[in-house]
Amino acid sequence: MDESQEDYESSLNDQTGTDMLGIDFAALLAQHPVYPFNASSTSPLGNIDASSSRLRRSRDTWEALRANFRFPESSPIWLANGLPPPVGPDLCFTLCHTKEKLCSQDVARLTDRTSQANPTLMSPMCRTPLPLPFYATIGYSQAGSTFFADAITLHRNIRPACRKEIHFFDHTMYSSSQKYANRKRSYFNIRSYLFCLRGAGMSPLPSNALVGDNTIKSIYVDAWQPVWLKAINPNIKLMVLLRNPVKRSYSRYSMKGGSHICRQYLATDPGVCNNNFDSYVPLMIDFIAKKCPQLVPRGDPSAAYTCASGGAAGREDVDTIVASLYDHHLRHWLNFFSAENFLLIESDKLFKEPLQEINRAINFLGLEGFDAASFRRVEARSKPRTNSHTSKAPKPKAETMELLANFYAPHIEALRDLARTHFGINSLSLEF
Ligand SMILES: Nc1ncnc2c1ncn2[C@@H]1O[C@H](COP(=O)(O)OS(=O)(=O)O)[C@@H](OP(=O)(O)O)[C@H]1O
Repeated sequence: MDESQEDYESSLNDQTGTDMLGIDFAALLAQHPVYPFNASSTSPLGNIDASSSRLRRSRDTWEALRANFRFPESSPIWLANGLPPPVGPDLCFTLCHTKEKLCSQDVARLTDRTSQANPTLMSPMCRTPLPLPFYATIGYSQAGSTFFADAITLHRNIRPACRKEIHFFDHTMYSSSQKYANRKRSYFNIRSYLFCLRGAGMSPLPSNALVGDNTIKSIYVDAWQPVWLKAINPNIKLMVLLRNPVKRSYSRYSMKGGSHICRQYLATDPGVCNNNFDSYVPLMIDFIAKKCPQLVPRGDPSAAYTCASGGAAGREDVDTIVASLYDHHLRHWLNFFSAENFLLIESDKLFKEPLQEINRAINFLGLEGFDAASFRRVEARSKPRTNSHTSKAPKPKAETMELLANFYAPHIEALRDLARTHFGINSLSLEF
């Protein structure tokens, strides 16, 4: 366990009180044209009254949530694997219902954070300012995110968090798997999250240092991610790495060991999957067409969450084929943030022109970029390509890649339209 891990692990022991963070979700949602999600028959919101006594301050907020925002029952957020479903105030679980007792000045500080360039939450217990995320790299896994996170966190004004991906707001914190058992405990309150974000043990955070979160699944794991991030820092700078979806999906599949995905979700007969990408792709495309017909370009953006996460397309597919539907995800996030909050980076450009693209990201954060000499040192210290998942994987057939490319083609076109209209980008290539 490293020093910073110990810090936030031990921080769990001195928590008292059950105050709320005071985030005004009602106001947050009222500002945004949030479409109702496609909730299935019985909504978990039916359980609201059971926990109404705990609502108190957030009653109005909750009513607004109930009126305006319907959760997909299939969201991983409900699939709490052993934890009770997040009903009532627990809906705003990690965010509002921190175990830490916050004094009123803290709440004032937090709610006034829009005016602060580098917002912090002053913790009365640890007596240090805990920084809120200034930026988040929200997507995508298998798009060069390790190299990207390594490179930007080597900038002198950026403090790396305790780990690359914190996964505070996503379903992994609910996972029952051993791997996440400790994290589930560690990250269950916002203070431990902020501790992790702050990184570097107890060493003071320089006043000019920025912190950020590189949980690169955020954009696709569930529809609630932008709500949490918006609540915690409405000015947060969001960076999105976009790789050609065929390459990304193949890389993801190679990383996860696809036969398991195939057997579990597509076929009861393990032989059908034959342990390779070539058999997985046609089965999955067929499966998506049958089970998620609403996953069409320019369709309801919430479909990418409701279809993918709930078993229709299979949980693991969240990370493979459906996760590469960038157009759906971005349109969803644009309901919460304006285009100025985003920086889109093409992975292929990042791989070809790393200095230029990393500096674009650094400048986007308001910092001065690397010069060529210091960037050479960055490259030497970071780990480009070390996490290639495809280099040792069986090569897929050309027709498999073509099938996948055809599946993604209209989505890429929709993404190009979106890049043009919202971001003024006319040259999105996503080359294959
Ligand atoms: N600098 C550079 N140049 C070329 N290619 C690079 C570079 N950095 C990362 N990569 C490729 O990106 C893929 C890994 O992406 P991630 O780091 O996001 O993967 S992970 O989500 O952390 O597992 C992985 O792709 P595949 O090889 O297709 O699996 C890496 O090879």
